[in-house]
Amino acid sequence: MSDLGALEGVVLVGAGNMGGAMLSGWVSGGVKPQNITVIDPNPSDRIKGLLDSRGIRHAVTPPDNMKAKILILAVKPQVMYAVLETLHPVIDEETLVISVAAGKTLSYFEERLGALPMVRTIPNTPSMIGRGVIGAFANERVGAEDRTKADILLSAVGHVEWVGDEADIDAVTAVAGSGPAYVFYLVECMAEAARKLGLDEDLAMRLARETVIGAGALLDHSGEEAGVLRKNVTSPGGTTAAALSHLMAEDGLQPVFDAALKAARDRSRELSG
Ligand SMILES: NC(=O)C1=CN([C@@H]2O[C@H](COP(=O)(O)OP(=O)(O)OC[C@H]3O[C@@H](n4cnc5c(N)ncnc54)[C@H](O)[C@@H]3O)[C@@H](O)[C@H]2O)C=CC1
Ligand SMILES: O=C(O)[C@@H]1CCC=N1
Repeated sequence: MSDLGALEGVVLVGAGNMGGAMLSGWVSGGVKPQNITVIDPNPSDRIKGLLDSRGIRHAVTPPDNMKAKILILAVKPQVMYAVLETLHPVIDEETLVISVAAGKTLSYFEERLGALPMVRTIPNTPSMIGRGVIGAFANERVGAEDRTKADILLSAVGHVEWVGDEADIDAVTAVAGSGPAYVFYLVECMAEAARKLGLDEDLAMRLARETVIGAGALLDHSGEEAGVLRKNVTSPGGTTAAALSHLMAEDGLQPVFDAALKAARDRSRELSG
């Protein structure tokens, strides 16, 4: 068991932003179309096109003529309860369950689906382009083979970090799951500040956007620590130092991020019920 092409009986429940991103990664990574079933009553046109063009089986509700070897749960936490009620026809005691739902704990799933091998994960939207960051925690019923299968599926859409304590998944959600939104908001803030300095709105947005893209690419390609790259920009007594004197002040960005990530972590905990 070493590649996506060897996986069978993969059932994806919910092919929206996250499930759809994972599906795209699996299909382009070589999962055989006949080995995937997608359950979603209302897939987007993009997903419908993918299902049709690849000949992937699509069901509106769980079919009663098959068992999932690997069941991926990618519906909103708010509808998870109702969805789980319908899944008994497609699971047996060997089904490996993988949840991508924010907040929902493994004990929540065990209470509703039984004592199965289960993996709780939290991906992020760069999974759509194979650059996701995915935190994962496995329960004690997940053996080496199931863990490898989960790792193969998750690695197809990004960088996987397995954690040894399920509670850490709430913090992983706060930094990585929600994290892309903070970066996109940073672009919006930089553009707005540039507009206030008198730049044309579109120009301000292009400058902010391309700066964040370029900085991310440099972080990726250089392999340097973020702090080193920051210092490389910061000439003593120069313009960057003037800006960082605000961002790095005692009441600068760090306390804002501390509060923001704590709020996300706490909300993840609340969603578990
Ligand atoms: N969007 C994000 O950045 C992230 C989302 N997640 C988690 O992924 C899960 C899905 O979120 P999104 O993809 O953003 O939501 P979404 O709304 O884009 O997708 C949900 C999909 O579930 C489908 N669905 C609704 N009821 C269904 C049912 N009864 N059976 C099967 N499918 C059903 C919908 O038609 C839709 O395609 C959530 O639990 C969320 O916490 C996790 C990490 C990041
Ligand atoms: O906002 C949310 O709840 C989901 C989970 C992480 C990113 N989006």
